[in-house]
Amino acid sequence: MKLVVTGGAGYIGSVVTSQLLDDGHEVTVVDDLSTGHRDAVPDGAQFVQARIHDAADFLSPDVDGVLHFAAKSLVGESVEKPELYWENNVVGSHALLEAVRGHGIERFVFSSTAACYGEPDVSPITEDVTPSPINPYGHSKLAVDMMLTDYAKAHGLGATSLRYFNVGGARGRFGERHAIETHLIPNLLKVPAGQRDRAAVFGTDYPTPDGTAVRDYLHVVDLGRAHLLALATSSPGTHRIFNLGSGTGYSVNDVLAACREVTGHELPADEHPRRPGDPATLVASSARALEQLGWQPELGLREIVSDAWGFMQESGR
Ligand SMILES: NC(=O)c1ccc[n+]([C@@H]2O[C@H](COP(=O)([O-])OP(=O)(O)OC[C@H]3O[C@@H](n4cnc5c(N)ncnc54)[C@H](O)[C@@H]3O)[C@@H](O)[C@H]2O)c1
Ligand SMILES: O=c1ccn([C@@H]2O[C@H](COP(=O)(O)OP(=O)(O)O[C@H]3O[C@H](CO)[C@@H](O)[C@H](O)[C@H]3O)[C@@H](O)[C@H]2O)c(=O)[nH]1
Repeated sequence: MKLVVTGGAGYIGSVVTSQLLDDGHEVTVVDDLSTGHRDAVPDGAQFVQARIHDAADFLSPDVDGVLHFAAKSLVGESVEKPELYWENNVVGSHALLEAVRGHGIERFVFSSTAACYGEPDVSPITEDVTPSPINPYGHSKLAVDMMLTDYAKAHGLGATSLRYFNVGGARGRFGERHAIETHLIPNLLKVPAGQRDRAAVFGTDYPTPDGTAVRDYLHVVDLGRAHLLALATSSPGTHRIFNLGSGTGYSVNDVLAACREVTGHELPADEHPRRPGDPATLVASSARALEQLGWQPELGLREIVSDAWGFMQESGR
């Protein structure tokens, strides 16, 4: 297929672009490089530096599908500057969708998020749990999900929202390189990499088995496979929503232990208060993805940490 990947110079978009190219697709990456890197765009992909807001300029009727990763995705920043999240994630996605509609492009895969669910009191979380985001980032992603439902119904778009839980790991030279890094695994690995002295554990008084927050970690390569399946099975006039996770929760202390084991570093860590807005536990049920896409993760926490560590060592970042 001839595909456009927005945000393909970022972490997840660059990995998925490399998988799409390996699968024989023709890919154009569109990215404004606001948080991405030109050298992260895989060889073999065309590159257009543009904002999604200008989609009318870069989309054409011969495009078979759009994979939409481009977004601002820092929860704390979204609380301080909600206007940025509505303008970039919602207004930008609307412009993109209008160009998709105008050209009659049939397939659309969107990076949604577990943040749409807020702090649900059920675990694991199925897609039937009522979304209730607790920050502007989650609001902006849920708004686009709702837009997709409406466009699919009214205009025949074949849309899929993939609600990722916690993504980690790398695929060879494609990995996580955020200038502002908030994610647990790369931050822990900065200690053995010599970029910081001690790790930070945010919150030790959660109602979880060891008091630290529990999350569902998913390898970016498994996540990428779900995108290829979503694209292949897309159906006009339908908006599907899938939670993507492993169904297994790991605490911050579990992840710390895995990082110590993989790197052989003692990895000293300090206990800090909870990070504002962090739920205690977020674990996905991906039963729907298994049933409808035939998807399930193949790689576990150990591979996630060791591939992230391999990427950090090789790239020197
Ligand atoms: N990393 C995670 O754990 C996680 C979890 C759930 C959902 N997501 C979603 O997955 C997607 C990718 O996340 P990531 O971690 O790779 O982030 P990233 O910041 O590495 O990548 C996002 C890319 O989009 C580009 N971009 C942003 N706004 C743009 C615009 N208006 N026009 C063109 N390009 C623009 C950036 O330059 C960047 O290259 C995001 O939509 C994010 O919300 C990520
Ligand atoms: O140095 C650190 C960094 C994080 N944490 C904690 O580790 C857990 C996981 O944090 P992080 O890796 O930042 O992921 P989340 O806050 O769970 O958010 C990610 O996962 C969500 C889905 O679960 C997505 O919606 C978000 O986009 C994505 O950033 C949280 O309890 C954090 O407080 C630490 O203890 N120390």
